[in-house]
Amino acid sequence: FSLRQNEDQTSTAAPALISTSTDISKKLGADQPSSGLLTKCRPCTDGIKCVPQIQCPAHVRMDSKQKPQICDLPAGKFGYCCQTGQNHTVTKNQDKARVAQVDIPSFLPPQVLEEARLNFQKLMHNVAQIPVHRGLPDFTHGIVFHSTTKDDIHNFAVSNNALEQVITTQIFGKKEQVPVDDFLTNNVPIKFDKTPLGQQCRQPPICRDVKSIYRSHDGTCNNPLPERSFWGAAGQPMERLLPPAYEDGIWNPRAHSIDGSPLKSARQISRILLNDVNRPHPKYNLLVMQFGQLIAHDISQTSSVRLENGDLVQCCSPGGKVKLSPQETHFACMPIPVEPDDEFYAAFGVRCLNFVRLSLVPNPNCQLGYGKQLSKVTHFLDASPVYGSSEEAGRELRSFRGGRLRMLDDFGHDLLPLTNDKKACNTDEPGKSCFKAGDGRVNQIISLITLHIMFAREHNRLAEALSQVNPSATDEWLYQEARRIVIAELQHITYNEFLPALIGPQQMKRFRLVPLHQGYANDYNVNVNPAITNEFSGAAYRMGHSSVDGKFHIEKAQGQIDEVINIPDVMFNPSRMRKREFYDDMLRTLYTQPMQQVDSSITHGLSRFLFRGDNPFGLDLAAINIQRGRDQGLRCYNDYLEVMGSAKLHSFDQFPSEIGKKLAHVYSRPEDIDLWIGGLLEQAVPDGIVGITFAEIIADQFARFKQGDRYFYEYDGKTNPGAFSSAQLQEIRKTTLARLICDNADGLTLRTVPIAAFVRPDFGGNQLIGCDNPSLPAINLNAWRI
Ligand code: HEM
Ligand SMILES: [Ca+2]
Repeated sequence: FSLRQNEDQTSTAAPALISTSTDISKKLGADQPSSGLLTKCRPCTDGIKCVPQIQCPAHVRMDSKQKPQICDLPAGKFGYCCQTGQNHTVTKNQDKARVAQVDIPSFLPPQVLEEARLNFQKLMHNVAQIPVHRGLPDFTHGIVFHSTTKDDIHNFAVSNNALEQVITTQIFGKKEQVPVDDFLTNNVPIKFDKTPLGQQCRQPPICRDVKSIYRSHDGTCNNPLPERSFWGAAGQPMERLLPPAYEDGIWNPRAHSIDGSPLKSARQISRILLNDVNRPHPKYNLLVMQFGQLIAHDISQTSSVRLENGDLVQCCSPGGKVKLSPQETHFACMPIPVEPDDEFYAAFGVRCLNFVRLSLVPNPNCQLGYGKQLSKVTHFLDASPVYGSSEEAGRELRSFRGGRLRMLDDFGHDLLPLTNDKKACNTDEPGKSCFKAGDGRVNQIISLITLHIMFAREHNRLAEALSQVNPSATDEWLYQEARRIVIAELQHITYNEFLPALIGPQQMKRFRLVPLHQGYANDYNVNVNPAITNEFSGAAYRMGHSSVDGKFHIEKAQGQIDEVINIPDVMFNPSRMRKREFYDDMLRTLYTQPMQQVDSSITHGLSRFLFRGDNPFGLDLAAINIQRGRDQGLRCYNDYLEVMGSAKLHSFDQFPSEIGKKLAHVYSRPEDIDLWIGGLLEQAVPDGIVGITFAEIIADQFARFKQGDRYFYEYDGKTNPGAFSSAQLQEIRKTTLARLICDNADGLTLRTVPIAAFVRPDFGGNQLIGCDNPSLPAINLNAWRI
């Protein structure tokens, strides 16, 4: 399904969301409004960059006369000469702010603090302590997806502090009648710092060595300015493109249509709109899906609110029969109702799906404001699934010999080490061994484990080769250099092969994401916060869930299917990996089997049977995604069309009729459509996989990772204290995913690869070639000789 075609090929807009380039130029006063052809705009003044509109999000809150000057971007598009930067709040419109705050006290009255404290205590204690039981899909979801065991105690304290701050802010807002908009735009300049609630406000770490050659494991000290040394580090808040859609401006999720009626249940939207249809992608294979998930885990992991004893929160009665009574319900509960006529869950008597809200972190500047979600892993694209997101996690993975990572030698082939964490696979079954990696979600699906193994093997292969070039090198040097190269390889594959496939060549150019062929890039910007945006992790990048196929067709010989695996059977069940040929077989399957198109279809493996284990039914990931978007305060789809410069939707008739009808059934108004849903319904951008809205949100995110990461592999010594020499960088640029697959295969059933590894080998001109083919050059490590 796709939105109706738009004839204007030059527009950045989604089809049918008409906003032509010339329209914009007329509206905003380009130099020479013209005859309908593209107009040439004035260049931005010195020091100001021309950026796509989504990278200048404050413009949506400006009056039209205040909007920034438009300018030309590569690929024939317009952008803005942006002065507000990535800050989504407007600073220009000060008059409004002053009027709004006329009567607000400039400090936090002690009685508000006291009332909030009592309220919070009550909320924490007066809830039913009904933990989620082991063995249930919910348990796996809560434990593995939203926690990393080690630092839970610390996170718990921080999260409680942030929740109490939010509750205090809510009480203050109500008492003082602060306009919702003032919270949304961070316009309440009152601080917690001199109150007991200020304890957890962030103290910047002392970065002993901002010139460190190697990036830290936890992401601290990347930005050289002391007050920004936390930017992008593990545990830090996510950013936003637009202010949150909280109904009270603080933390209450969007629950109503713009016409005031309640929004429909996320499960109802999922089951009516998103069916399970087999639509193989004509060009791309499942490696896109799998590599995509690996980097999702590199850059984002949220955490959910817990009971006081650290257990998971349950919002439904046993078996999901009903939602708990208000007296028993934890304040972080947002259970998903299931209708009695649900074609799947009704058979099991399920009327309630558990859903617990994400935990929060205090505002970094200690100011009263809306709830801020965090990522537990380093936001940077830094191979944290391989090396962990803390120094301690990193050490646990090392062998401290020859720079190598610990591996399990499984009869001569290297697998990841086994974990002794009983919760890692949600089972006590003896012999069901699960793996340990830098990311706790590694066992989630067996194809993900395959890529984890591939990168860990690559690290050890490089460490070994580096020691051949430098026989006297220490373990530390070998480890750090191999890590630096693996991170560079991961970044190069992402920007050179993966992103162009995902978001299309035009977005690559407009957002300046194309890697150079030679020389150093010069895009570092000390003002860019590399943090993940809520829009990216809560919606746009979850496009990957639509690309998952419910089955793996494992082929032994070409065209000969050996085994068909249903994906719920290989979630948290990696035992097949111990079979001698499985690693090779799985990799071959990933590059041979098509990915599913990103559209309104989601496999039942995810929307009915997620983490089923031994249970007859599982969770619905699609419903979780919709609910998560509301939990994270994502605004409706229309608002993101606006921030891109596209026209908003005003009628369900703008969709193909069948989809339009379904939408009208689950939404009162087009203005209510959730971002994840709206994005999935768009037609893919030219030569890309996702529609324009997701493409822009993803492009913006990867621009942040490039401009906001001092250690990005393409930067020279002026920016990056650990820069590669130009000879080394030229070697890194030879990296391809195909080469990586070949170099780390067992060579049992895999001896060939498609040269463009993300493209199906049956797609014209991309047939399989031998791993020894000279068109797959290897990195020459002589450039690392010291
Ligand atoms: C077998 C495949 C997959 C399964 C079973 C799976 C499952 C999940 C689950 C359970 C969550 C947490 C949902 C929540 O509570 O909000 C999640 C989050 C997420 N997934 Fe997937 N996923 C899969 C593949 C993918 C792929 C292919 C991508 C992207 C290309 C992706 C991107 C994400 C992102 C960005 C998040 C949010 C992470 C966070 O910030 O916590 N996933 N996924
Ligand atoms: Ca990371």
